[in-house]
Amino acid sequence: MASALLISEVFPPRNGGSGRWFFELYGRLENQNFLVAAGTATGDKEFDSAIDHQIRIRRLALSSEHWGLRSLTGLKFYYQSFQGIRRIVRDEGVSQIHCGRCLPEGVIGWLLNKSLKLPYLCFVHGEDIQAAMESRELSWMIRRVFSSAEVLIANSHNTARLLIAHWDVSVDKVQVLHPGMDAERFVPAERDRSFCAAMGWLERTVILTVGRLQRRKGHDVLIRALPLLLKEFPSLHYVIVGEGEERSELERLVTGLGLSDHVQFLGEVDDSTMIQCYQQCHLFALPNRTEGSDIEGFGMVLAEAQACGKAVLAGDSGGTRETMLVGETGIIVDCQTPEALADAIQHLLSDGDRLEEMGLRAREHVAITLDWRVHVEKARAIFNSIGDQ
Ligand SMILES: Nc1nc2c(ncn2[C@@H]2O[C@H](COP(=O)(O)OP(=O)(O)O[C@H]3O[C@H](CO)[C@@H](O)[C@H](O)[C@@H]3O)[C@@H](O)[C@H]2O)c(=O)[nH]1
Repeated sequence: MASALLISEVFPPRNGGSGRWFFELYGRLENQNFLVAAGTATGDKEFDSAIDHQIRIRRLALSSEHWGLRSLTGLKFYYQSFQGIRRIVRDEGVSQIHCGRCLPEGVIGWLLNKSLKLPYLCFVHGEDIQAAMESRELSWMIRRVFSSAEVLIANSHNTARLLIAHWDVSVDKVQVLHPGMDAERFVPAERDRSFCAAMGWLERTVILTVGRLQRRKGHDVLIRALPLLLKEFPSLHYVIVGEGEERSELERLVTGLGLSDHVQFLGEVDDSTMIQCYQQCHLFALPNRTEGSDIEGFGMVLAEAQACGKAVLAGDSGGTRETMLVGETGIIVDCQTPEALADAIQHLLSDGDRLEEMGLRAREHVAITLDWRVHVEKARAIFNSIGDQ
């Protein structure tokens, strides 16, 4: 019988930081019994049947466009999700609930707590609480979630600071658990000429960004920085892995600036192609900036790139600086303007030796501090502290 139930709309095979985090972490917690109530995704049946560790997955229609309780859609969504998950709880003898986000999963946890007295913890990613600050209704709901949760797991010290400073959460309730990467899969590699030739990267200086195409990730700022860099680095090539709502806007920007030969959209790629991209690029950049209230909670892609032996550049917003040794394995840049970003890239690319040294140090740093295996014991202790696992 399962004793802990994780509720997460985002879960592989759907791409997204929180889903990968849970899949990698829970799959490594041996001798614990986890059931996951996950949102549906294309290819989920094949994915679920191929899983070879102890987590078991039940797929539910967990997505709603309206997370508030006031609309009919919102009410219907919470009612149906609550009923579906309550059935799982009863059938499987669940004794504690793990909520993948504050909304909507945290609210479902809170409802289960009120009706069945089940203890719950909630993961907090940073952008979720920032966005909710703009809505009185969502703020009200999140405050309920926080008040009855036994533990709030923050993905960075920055997220923990926001919880304590803006949401009046007591320090004792917050635990920081960084996401990470698999240092055995994300590894440095020699130059692979055939891969680079196939990608059209031979004789090119490649800057890579991996992540959903969202405003806060700042792809547009890097695209605007390219014309400032091309005089000095005419072979510069910006490669974008990932998909998202900003795709057509970014493509328009590239065409408008006449940069079609210098920007390559790869869309969503499988893990092995993505790892090759990390390995074969010259510099990894996540030029994130605060967009409205949207911040980058942590940035697992920065950990993955460093594991592949790359120096990283990240925007100065949210918890990205916690992924690196600032100045030694990566740099933090104010990415509000293309000029500042171009300046920082120019400095990094002009000193190949330093870039290489930073990459070596980056690999060493994340393998010691951010590998999933490092986080397992802390996660186990947190989970054990709230229930009777
Ligand atoms: N294979 C593949 N993987 C992808 C692709 N695009 C993104 N990913 C994977 O999706 C994950 C993205 O994670 P983050 O960089 O952390 O960003 P996020 O999706 O915005 O995640 C949110 O939650 C994380 C965990 O709390 C936070 O780290 C992050 O800042 C943000 O809040 C990474 O593991 C990355 O490898 C793709 O096209 N292909």
